[in-house]
Amino acid sequence: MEEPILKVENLSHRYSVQWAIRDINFEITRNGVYGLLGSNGAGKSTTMNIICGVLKQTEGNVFIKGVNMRENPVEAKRHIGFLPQKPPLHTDLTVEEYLLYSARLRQISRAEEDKAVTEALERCGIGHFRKRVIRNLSGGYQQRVGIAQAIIHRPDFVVLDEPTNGLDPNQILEIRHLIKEIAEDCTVILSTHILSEIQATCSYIRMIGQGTLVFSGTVDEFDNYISPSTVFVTLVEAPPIEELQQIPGVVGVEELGGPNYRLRFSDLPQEVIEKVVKTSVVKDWRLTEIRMEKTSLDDVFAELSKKKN
Ligand SMILES: Nc1ncnc2c1ncn2[C@@H]1O[C@H](COP(=O)(O)OP(=O)(O)OP(=O)(O)O)[C@@H](O)[C@H]1O
Repeated sequence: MEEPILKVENLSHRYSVQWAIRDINFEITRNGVYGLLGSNGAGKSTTMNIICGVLKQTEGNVFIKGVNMRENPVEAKRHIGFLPQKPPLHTDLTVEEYLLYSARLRQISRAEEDKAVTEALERCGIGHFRKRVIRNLSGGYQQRVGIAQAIIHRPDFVVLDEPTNGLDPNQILEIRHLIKEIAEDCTVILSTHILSEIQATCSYIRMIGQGTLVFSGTVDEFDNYISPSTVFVTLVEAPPIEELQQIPGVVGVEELGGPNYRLRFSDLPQEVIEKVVKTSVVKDWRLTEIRMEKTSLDDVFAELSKKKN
């Protein structure tokens, strides 16, 4: 079987006395964009810093393509590109000077460095700014420079800590687009506490709540984490509420104004829907709309944030 791109094993970290993360385990085996989700202070940056080898964990191990970060950090880091929450830019340098410096830090050979810089500039859409001093670029373009240094050595695995934080809505769209392009050739993991960011960019989610892993799955699985417990119905000739309450499986009825009602149920949603449809036909309630009401991502996030492993 192929080596996972990332394997996080029993990872725990304590700053002085307080544990920031406890016993986190997960693997990433295929390409795509992974969202590391969690509320402020949940432990995302701590996890990312350890994965990238810039913070030494108290317990546990991180393997990048099978290489143990603790035992062989230089080799493990060759596979990783990292954009920390605060981009490590030298703002007095031009974009080109800075990327050349990054290429040398990444031990790209002198013969290859110009090519690597040009490629990174092009992939991040900043070729026309190569002679610009970084300080004079907008926030969105500075972030692109930060991403360019993260991919200059063509890593298999790119880690971005809150990459759209502080950008305006247009810049956010551009950076999301860039992240998706980068993910065509490698695996990207990005941290965020913004759900729309996950929906717009990611295919998979790992969620940390209060320092522990509380969810690991696809965005669709996250979306369906809480099964729906209400249906919305429109009954043009609705009966008295008491009659609706007698439909088997219905445990509550809410009037929403006009012919609209919310039915709360306890049984399997599909079965209740069938019963509501059948009863409406038999009793001629003139059912014109019926749909399950999905729980919002915010509700799933709130539920998982409370979860303790
Ligand atoms: N250097 C530090 N010293 C002490 N405690 C820290 C340190 N860095 C982080 N912490 C604590 O560890 C916990 C996890 O912090 P971390 O920065 O990893 O969370 P986060 O999910 O990235 O949050 P945010 O979204 O706010 O960046 C928090 O309680 C935080 O206060």
